[in-house]
Amino acid sequence: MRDVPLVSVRDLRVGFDGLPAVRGISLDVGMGEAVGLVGESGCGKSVTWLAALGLLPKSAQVAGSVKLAGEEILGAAPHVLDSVRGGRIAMIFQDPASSLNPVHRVGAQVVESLRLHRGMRGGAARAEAKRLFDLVGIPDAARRLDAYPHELSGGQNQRVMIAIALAGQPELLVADEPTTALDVTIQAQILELLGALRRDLGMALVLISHDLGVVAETCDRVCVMYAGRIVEEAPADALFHAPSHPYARGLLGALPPIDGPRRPLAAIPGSVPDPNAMPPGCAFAPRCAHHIAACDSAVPGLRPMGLDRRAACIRAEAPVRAALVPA
Ligand SMILES: Nc1ncnc2c1ncn2[C@@H]1O[C@H](COP(=O)(O)OP(=O)(O)OP(=O)(O)O)[C@@H](O)[C@H]1O
Repeated sequence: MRDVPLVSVRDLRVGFDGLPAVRGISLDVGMGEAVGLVGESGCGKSVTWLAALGLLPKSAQVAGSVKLAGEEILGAAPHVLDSVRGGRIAMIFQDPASSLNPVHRVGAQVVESLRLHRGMRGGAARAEAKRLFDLVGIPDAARRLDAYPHELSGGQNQRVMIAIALAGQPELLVADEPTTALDVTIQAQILELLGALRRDLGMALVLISHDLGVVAETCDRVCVMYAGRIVEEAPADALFHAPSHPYARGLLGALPPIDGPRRPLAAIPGSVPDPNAMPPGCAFAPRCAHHIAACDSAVPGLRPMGLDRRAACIRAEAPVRAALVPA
C-alpha cells in the first residue's frame, strides 16, 4: 500500500442547477504532505473538498472519484462519511465564530468531538481537551476550557477550532481560508501552528487560500485553480519562483514584493468567466496577455513541464528552458 496516496481525487465534477462549478479536478495528497489550493474567489476550491466529504446540498450534481487510502468515499453511505468527517479527515473554515456554538463552553465542544470520534468521556476527555489546548497554544488552557466563544479573541477561537479538528486524530486536515478573518500578525501565528502540527503529528494538510504567498510558504506542493480546473501544479518553491501558467504568473504579480523596490500591484485584468458563458477553449484566454488564436480552439489539458510540474497552457514551457514570450 506504500504507493497509494492518502487522498486521490479523479475527474471530480460538481454542478449546481446544471452550471459547472468544478470541471474535472484530479489531484493526490500523500501521507503527511501539505498541498495548497489557490485561486480567485469562486474557482471551486471549497466546493472540491465539500463534495469529497459529502457536505454539499443534495441538489448538487457530483461525479468522479475520491479515494481515501484506496477506498471510494464519493457518494459513500452516511455511516461511512460520518466516520471520515471529523475523524480521518477534518476541515476548518474561515470564520471560527460561525463554526463554534456560541451557547456552549469551548471545552465542552472539544469534549463532544472527543466523545464522537474517540469515545472519550468525563475526566479523561477533559484532560485530553486540556492537552489539545496546550498543543494549539491556548495559554492558561485549564481555565480557557470553561470560556464561551465570545470571551475569546478571533485567533484563540481559530485555535479552538483546530483543537476540535485534532480531537479526531485526523490523517488529513483541510483548512479553508483559515486566516482570512484574522489580523496579519495572528494570521502568521496560525499558519506557523498548522505547519508545526503537520510536522509533529505527521498529518497531511490541504490549505485553501486565494493568497499564493500564504500557500507557498506553508505547503510542499501547490495546485492553482481557475474556473473549476487545475491550471498548474508544481512544488511550492518552484511555482513561487517561476510560475509557468500565465494565470499563476498573474497571481504572483498581484502579490506585494517581500523585498526590492516598491511597485504598484499588478491586478489581473478582467474577471473569472461566468459559468453560463464559458469561453470555447482556454477559460483564461480572454484575460491572457499571451493569448493566440489556437487558445480558443480547445480546452488545454494539464501537460508535464519538466519532472514535477504540470500546466494547462499551450504556450507554457518548462521554466528552465524558456519563459513565455508575448504574442
Ligand atoms: N451550495 C451552492 N449552491 C449553488 N452554487 C454554489 C454552492 N456552493 C458553491 N457554489 C458556487 O460554486 C462556485 C465555486 O465556489 P467555491 O466556494 O468552491 O469557490 P472558492 O474558490 O472556494 O471561492 P471562495 O474563496 O470565495 O470560497 C461558485 O460559483 C459558487 O457560487
